Amino acid sequence: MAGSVNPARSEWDVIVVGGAPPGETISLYSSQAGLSVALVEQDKVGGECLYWACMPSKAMLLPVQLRNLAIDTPGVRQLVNGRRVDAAAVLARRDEITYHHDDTSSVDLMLRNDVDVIRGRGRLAGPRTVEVSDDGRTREITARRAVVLSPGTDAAVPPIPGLADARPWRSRDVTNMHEVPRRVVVIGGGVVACEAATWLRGLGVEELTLVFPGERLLGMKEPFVGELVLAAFEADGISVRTGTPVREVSRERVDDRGIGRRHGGEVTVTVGDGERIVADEVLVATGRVPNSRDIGLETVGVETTDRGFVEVDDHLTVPGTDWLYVLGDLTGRALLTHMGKYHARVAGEVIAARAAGRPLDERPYNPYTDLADRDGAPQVVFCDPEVASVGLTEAEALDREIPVEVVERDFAGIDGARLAREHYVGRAKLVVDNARDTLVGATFVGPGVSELLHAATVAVTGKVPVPALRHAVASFPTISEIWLYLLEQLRAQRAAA
Ligand SMILES: Cc1cc2nc3c(=O)[nH]c(=O)nc-3n(C[C@H](O)[C@H](O)[C@H](O)COP(=O)(O)OP(=O)(O)OC[C@H]3O[C@@H](n4cnc5c(N)ncnc54)[C@H](O)[C@@H]3O)c2cc1C
Ligand SMILES: NC(=O)c1ccc[n+]([C@@H]2O[C@H](COP(=O)([O-])OP(=O)(O)OC[C@H]3O[C@@H](n4cnc5c(N)ncnc54)[C@H](O)[C@@H]3O)[C@@H](O)[C@H]2O)c1
Repeated sequence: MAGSVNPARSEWDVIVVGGAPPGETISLYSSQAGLSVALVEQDKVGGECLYWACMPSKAMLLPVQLRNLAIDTPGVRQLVNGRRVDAAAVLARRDEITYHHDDTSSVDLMLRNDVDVIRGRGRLAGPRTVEVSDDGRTREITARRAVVLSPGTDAAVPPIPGLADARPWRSRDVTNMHEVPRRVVVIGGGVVACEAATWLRGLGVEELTLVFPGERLLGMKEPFVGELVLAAFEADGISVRTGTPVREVSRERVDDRGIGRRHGGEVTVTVGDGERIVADEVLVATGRVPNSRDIGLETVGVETTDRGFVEVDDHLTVPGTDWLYVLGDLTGRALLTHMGKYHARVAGEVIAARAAGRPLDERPYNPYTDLADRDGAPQVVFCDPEVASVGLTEAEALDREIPVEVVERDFAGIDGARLAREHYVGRAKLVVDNARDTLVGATFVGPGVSELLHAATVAVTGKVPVPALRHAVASFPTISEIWLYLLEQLRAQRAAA
C-alpha cells in the first residue's frame, strides 16, 4: 500500500477520511491534542479546494479583476490599451498556485505534525472500522476514539437529454482549463457559473452565454445582487438567459481529451422555446452531489438525506454515536472551505475533550458547538463586482419570523469608492433584528467588497448592538465608510418613523 505508514500498523486514535482543508485541519488538531492520527486520502492531500476548486479559480479571477480595475483607472487604462489578460501567463501562474498538482508540501505538513498519511480509498466497515483499498489491495484499520468523514462533493450533471453523452465540462475542467474555447455555454446561474463566466470572458472567450431557469443570477442572495452582477456581465458582453430551461444538448463528435481540454466538436444547446445555441464547449454548473455513496454508511446504520448529505448535531457528530464525525460539504450545511475548516476546529475540540473525559461545556461561544452555520455563513463570490454576504437575507429573516428592519444604499458619495475606481458601482444592505437591535445579515456588492465582509461577520456572530457599531469608526477614505453611511441612514429612518 502506497504511503508513509508502517503497513503492519492497524490502529490509531483518530482516522480521517478525506484530505482537503477540513480533513487536514482536524488531523492537525487531533495530533496537537496528543492523539494518534491516520489521514486516508484517495487522491491528493489538499483536496478539491487546493487543486480543482477555490485556489485555481481565484488564481484566474484575481488577474481579471486587476485588469478591470486598470481599465477603470485613468493613467493606468492607457497602459492596458483595451487588451484582455495574457491567458497563457495566467494559466501558468494558476498551475504554480496548485503546485502542478503535486501534494508533497501538504503531505510533508501532515508528517511533520505526526499525522500518518495513508493513500487509498476509505470506506466504513462497521463501528470505528475503516477499510482502505488501493491498487487492488484492501486492509482494515480501526480507530480507538473517532472516525471523521470529509469526502466532499462532485459536480452534478442534471438529467437534461443528451447532456451527459455530450461529455460537458464540469467544475474541474473549467478551473483547470488548458485551452480557452472561443464559444462557451454555461448551464447554471449560481456561484460556479458566475465566477467561471468572469474568468472565461476575462481569458478571452468571445461568445459566452449563461442559461438557467431561475429568475436571477445568484438567486439565493439579496435580489439586488443578481441585478448588479447581470448588469456588469452584460456590459462585458456576456449573454445571460434567465428564466430559460435547457431542453437538450447534442454533440456529434465526442472526443474527451482529458480535464480542461475540449471534449469534442461543436455542441448545440437547445433552450427555452427551441432556440439553439452553438458553442465549442458547454459547462455544467448546477450544484454538487455529495460523495456519500459507497463510503459504507450502511455498515453503521446511517442514512443520508434525500440529497445525499449526512445530518450531524452541532458537535458535528452523527446522532446516536459518540465516535462518527462528518465535516465540510458532506454535512450539507454550507459548501465552503472556510466552513469545513471551522467544522474541523469544532469537532477537533470535541474529540479531544471526549478523549480526555472532559464534559462539553454549554456556555455561549463554547468551542464545541457549531454556531456559525446557524447564523449564516460568510461567503465571497469573486466575480466582478464581488459579492460578499453573511448571515440571513431579509427574506430568510422574515421566514424565521424575526422582526426585521433593513437599510440599503449604493456606494455613491463615498470618497473611498470614488478613489477606488472611476466608475464604482456597488450596493450594500444590512438586515437588523429590531427586537435585539443587532445585525442578522449583511450583503455588499462592488469591487473590493470582500474586505468589508469580516467586519460584518464579527458584528453578526458577536451580536454587536447597533448603538455599539456606531462607535466602530471606519477610516477615511476607504470603502469601509459604507458602514458609516448605512448606520446614518438607519438613524435617519428611525428618526422619521
Ligand atoms: C469551482 C469551485 C470553486 C470554489 N471556490 C471556493 C472558494 O473560493 N471559497 C470557498 O470557501 N469554497 C469554495 N468552493 C467550495 C469548496 O471547494 C468546498 O466547500 C470544499 O472543498 C469542501 O471540502 P471537503 O473537505 O468537504 O471536500 P473536498 O474538498 O471535496 O475534498 C474531499 C477529499 O476527500 C477525498 N475523498 C473522497 N472520498 C474519499 C474516500 N472514500 N477515501 C479517501 N479519500 C476520499 C477526495 O479525494 C478529496 O481530496 C468552491 C467549489 C468549487 C466547485
Ligand atoms: N467563492 C465561493 O465561495 C464558491 C465558489 C464556487 C463554488 N462554491 C460552492 O460550491 C457550491 C456549488 O456551486 P454551484 O454554482 O454548482 O451551485 P449553486 O447551487 O450555487 O447554483 C446552481 C445553479 O444551477 C441552476 N440549476 C440547477 N438545476 C439546473 C438545471 N437543470 N438547468 C439549468 N440550471 C440549473 C440553479 O438555478 C443555480 O443557478 C456552492 O454551494 C458554493 O457554496 C463557492
